[in-house]
Amino acid sequence: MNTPTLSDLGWSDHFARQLEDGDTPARVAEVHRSLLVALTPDGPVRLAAPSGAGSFAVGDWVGMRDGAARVRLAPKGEIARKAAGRTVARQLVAANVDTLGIVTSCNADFNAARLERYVALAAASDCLPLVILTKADLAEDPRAYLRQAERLSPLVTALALDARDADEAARLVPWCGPGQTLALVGSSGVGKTTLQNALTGGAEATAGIREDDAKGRHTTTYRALRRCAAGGWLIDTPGMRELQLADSSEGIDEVFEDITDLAAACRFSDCAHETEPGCAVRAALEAGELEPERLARWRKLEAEDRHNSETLAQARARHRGFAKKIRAIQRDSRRRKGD
Ligand SMILES: Nc1nc2c(ncn2[C@@H]2O[C@H](COP(=O)(O)OP(=O)(O)OP(=O)(O)O)[C@@H](O)[C@H]2O)c(=O)[nH]1
Ligand SMILES: [Zn+2]
Repeated sequence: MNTPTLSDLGWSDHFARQLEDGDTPARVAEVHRSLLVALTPDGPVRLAAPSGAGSFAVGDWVGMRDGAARVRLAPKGEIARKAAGRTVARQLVAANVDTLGIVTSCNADFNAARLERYVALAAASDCLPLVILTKADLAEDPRAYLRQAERLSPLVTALALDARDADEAARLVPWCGPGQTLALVGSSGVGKTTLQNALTGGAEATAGIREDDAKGRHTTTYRALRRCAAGGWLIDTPGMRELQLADSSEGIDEVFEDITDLAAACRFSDCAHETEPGCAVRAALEAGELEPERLARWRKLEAEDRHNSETLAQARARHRGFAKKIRAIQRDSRRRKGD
């Protein structure tokens, strides 16, 4: 495929406004420990990252100068996850993703609660949520799944298809044409790889560079930001594959707008929608205007999000408390053994 222009790469006024004189724009295709690989209309470049490669994400636009990523241009949106491990840190997964393709299959994998989570994540990340229902060929009535998916939120567009059929996978082309960036999320085995191969023609684009290739061994693929046959871009990174809900309270409000609107009409602003008088949420439940399952899913997501969004300080305090408890138990058991 020919070398992409800036606009093929997704460049827009939003970024042009931020670019300083003397800087040249480049789009980050790979983030390594100490360097970035970025795409430009003149081909791929390796960039030093003086501020640390970890502050950039695949999909970012940077202003480069003298072989370095001098500045990260504020993205149109970014996807972050709660980093695994002891600290509750926010880890960048990708930036400037236009569409989050939420892949699930028309069978046992279909789960309204999980879809809502991903739709909330898309909303919090400023991505369009596109629900892709695979294995339509195996379902008796794929339209029933489509309807269920579309009912989740007015933000959702949904498609049902057989991912193995190239013509059907081509229905995703409107979301991965020139300048567009798509990322796929979903459980293992739902067909993400099958779809990605269909969209990229299986042949991963042009020449990339690996960090351990400093001695001149060049690889020939970008795994992280791949060119689609339709001209757009597909983000595929381990972080994207392990994505979970983090910091999405904003997104949850959007997906559950019906409930947050109701809650705003409750008599008490801190209404827990349990036994309080003048509760608009319970009134809607009783009037059959709100599904109890939907309310339950909202409660669960809210609780989970609160938990995931706890501050670093809170997390540390909790760990300190926990460590103290463990030490006390250990002391206790040693003392008992000593008896
Ligand atoms: N019948 C049918 N099979 C499909 C469809 N999509 C994927 N498959 C099959 O399902 C299996 C898993 O597909 P993958 O594309 O590897 O799934 P994945 O989501 O990439 O899975 P991970 O790599 O584990 O994350 C493969 O055997 C595919 O051929 C579909 O629409 N219909
Ligand atoms: Zn209430």
